[in-house]
Amino acid sequence: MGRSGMNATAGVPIFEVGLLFLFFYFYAPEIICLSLTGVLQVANRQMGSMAFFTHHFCRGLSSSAVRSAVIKHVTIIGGGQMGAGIAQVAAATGHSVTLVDTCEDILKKAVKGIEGSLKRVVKKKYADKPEAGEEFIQKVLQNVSTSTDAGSAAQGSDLVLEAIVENLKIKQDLFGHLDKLAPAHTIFASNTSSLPISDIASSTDRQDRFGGLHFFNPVPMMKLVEVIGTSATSQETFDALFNFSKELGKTPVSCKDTPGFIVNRLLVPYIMEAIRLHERGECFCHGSKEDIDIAMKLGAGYPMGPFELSDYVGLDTMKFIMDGWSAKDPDNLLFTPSELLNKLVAEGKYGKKTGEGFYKYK
Ligand SMILES: CCCCCCC[C@H](O)CC(=O)SCCNC(=O)CCNC(=O)[C@H](O)C(C)(C)COP(=O)([O-])OP(=O)([O-])OC[C@H]1O[C@@H](n2cnc3c(N)ncnc32)[C@H](O)[C@@H]1OP(=O)([O-])[O-]
Ligand SMILES: NC(=O)c1ccc[n+]([C@@H]2O[C@H](COP(=O)([O-])OP(=O)(O)OC[C@H]3O[C@@H](n4cnc5c(N)ncnc54)[C@H](O)[C@@H]3O)[C@@H](O)[C@H]2O)c1
Repeated sequence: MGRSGMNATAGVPIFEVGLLFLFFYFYAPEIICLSLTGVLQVANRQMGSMAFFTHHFCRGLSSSAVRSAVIKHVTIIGGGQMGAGIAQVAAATGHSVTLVDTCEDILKKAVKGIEGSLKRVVKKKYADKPEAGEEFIQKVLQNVSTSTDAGSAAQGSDLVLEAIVENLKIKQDLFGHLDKLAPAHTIFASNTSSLPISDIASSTDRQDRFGGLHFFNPVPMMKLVEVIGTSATSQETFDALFNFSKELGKTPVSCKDTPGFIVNRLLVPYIMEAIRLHERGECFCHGSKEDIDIAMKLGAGYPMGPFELSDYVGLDTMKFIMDGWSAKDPDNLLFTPSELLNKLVAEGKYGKKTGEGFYKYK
């Protein structure tokens, strides 16, 4: 048989195959891991719960498995304004996306919102070619599927990105659960506005494959993504998230895992000071929110004033941010809670999404 070690019955060159395996194991382990994960995922669907096996089998290869991770299949959890927006831009740039939320009604609304937003994009981008525009919309929508089962969606994903409610415990519970189900190579990321990424990641055993991807609202229009690495995030994971942001047509900036990263570190105190200014009635014409909005738009060149922007972001999200930060740093005057903000939220006035916040939208 000689050196090639050909198996006489099966006709398989065992020695060459062995060499090939060793080569990929040492130089391109991700190929082995992804192939095995793919095979096991097919088995998963056929045989029920193989996820546990997939997860633990590939774990040994995991630390190097994301060396040059390619993100193609994305699960986005939370189909609200941010999740739907991220799903839209990921699908529009050729990624296959599964959008997950708690019930079908929310998912239907999210897909309708994506379609509406795509129509606005197409109106500009394909102004002279409406048929090509319609074709583009259909193509993008075909890249989006929906699910109420985060666990099974995660099993086929290269990236799981959450955009659910701004609550540490709920985010930790979600990722702790998904960590047991997702393949080893899957990167986890959070779109949190204000929570430490390392705190969210601590509920998993994949802190090296965990980072932050902070998008801005409205996602289809806003060009920035803050990419956050913790002290445990591997360089490979960070690079994969950074490249993914570029693939989405965004401009990524690199951030440390510090409160508010870059933008919200500056934006939160600004918005809260505007609200306090209004509460104190210090401005010239009765300190009206309308005046403050006009002043900041015309005087500082902002596209929206602080009250318009608050209503756009969602007052519930703002309150989650403020409560979290003031609990952590109660003596910091920048994080003093606002009675007005708390009152509006208690009344269910969350801004544009509920029809009323600082302003009325009905
Ligand atoms: C206390 C805590 C506070 C901090 C909270 C932090 C939150 C978070 O973590 C960080 C953030 O996101 S911070 C927030 C960061 N975000 C900001 O700071 C946002 C600041 N605001 C802006 O940049 C602009 O006002 C907008 C771009 C929103 C709208 O543009 P505009 O010129 O004022 O007015 P327009 O007439 O409406 O739209 C014009 C055209 O734009 C297009 N288009 C718009 N929306 C679209 C969509 N969803 N889809 C597709 N396309 C969309 C469309 O072509 C439309 O034309 P159409 O004929 O109407 O279809
Ligand atoms: N609103 C903004 O401007 C903005 C900008 C950047 C980042 N963020 C962050 O993005 C996240 C989402 O914000 P949003 O404004 O899209 O909120 P949203 O209220 O519009 O949407 C949140 C969605 O998550 C769903 N959800 C909640 N818990 C869930 C769970 N366990 N599993 C599946 N789905 C769940 C809700 O049903 C809802 O549809 C927050 O962490 C927020 O801080 C918000």
